[in-house]
Amino acid sequence: MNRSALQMESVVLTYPDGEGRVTAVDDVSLSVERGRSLAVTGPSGSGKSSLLAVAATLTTPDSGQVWLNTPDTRVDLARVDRRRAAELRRSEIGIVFQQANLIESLTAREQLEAMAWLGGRPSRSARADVRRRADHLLDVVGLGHAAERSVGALSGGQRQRVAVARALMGQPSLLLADEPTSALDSESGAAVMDLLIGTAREEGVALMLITHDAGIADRADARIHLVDGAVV
Ligand SMILES: Nc1ncnc2c1ncn2[C@@H]1O[C@H](COP(=O)(O)OP(=O)(O)OP(=O)(O)O)[C@@H](O)[C@H]1O
Repeated sequence: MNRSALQMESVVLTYPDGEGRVTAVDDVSLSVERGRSLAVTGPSGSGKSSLLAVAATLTTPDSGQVWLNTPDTRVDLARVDRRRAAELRRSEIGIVFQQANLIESLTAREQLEAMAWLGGRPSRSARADVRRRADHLLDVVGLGHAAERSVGALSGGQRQRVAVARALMGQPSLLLADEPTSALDSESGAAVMDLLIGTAREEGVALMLITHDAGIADRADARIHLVDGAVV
């Protein structure tokens, strides 16, 4: 199996801009191996979120290849249809955004279990497995004691930890995080970052994370810096 879970080759993404087009991602190539982390830094408007959106199948690039290598398959994310993209986001690609976007009325455990229900109602034995995995991941993110608390009652840092656990529920090959700590104070932000990087290592997941904090980027295994959409 290819060790790189994500391989981008010569990716270009442009957006319409008045009469012309603006180049948001300019010929970017990168790869991230399982269990490793890649930090993407760069000033505001340098294309970080656009690059992540391509890897997340939320945007189709103009050109280039975006290979996702999973234990079962190798697929070019730049060429999947919407339905397959949605399937991959449920099973192979976990995403953590700036805000945790949790369902307030659910408990932390239910929040994770709900992920497994997106693919259809699981059987009774599958439900037991889902609960075990949810509880395992809540332990991993240090919230084992809070499994039955409603997420509305959790702090910002705790909510972001639930979001990390939720993104890992489908046992993804690739975990993408877009400034996941920007809404947190620096102490809980650093804790969530260490958690993301550590969990990716332990669970064998490839992690690509966006940050404009150089200190956080230093914690990742590798780093690229974007300026005007290009790696410099
Ligand atoms: N939907 C869009 N339509 C048109 N232009 C866009 C769109 N999204 C982003 N852009 C432009 O693409 C470029 C890259 O934007 P992007 O949001 O990817 O940068 P970023 O590095 O993530 O910025 P920030 O750190 O501020 O979030 C910018 O010039 C931006 O104005």
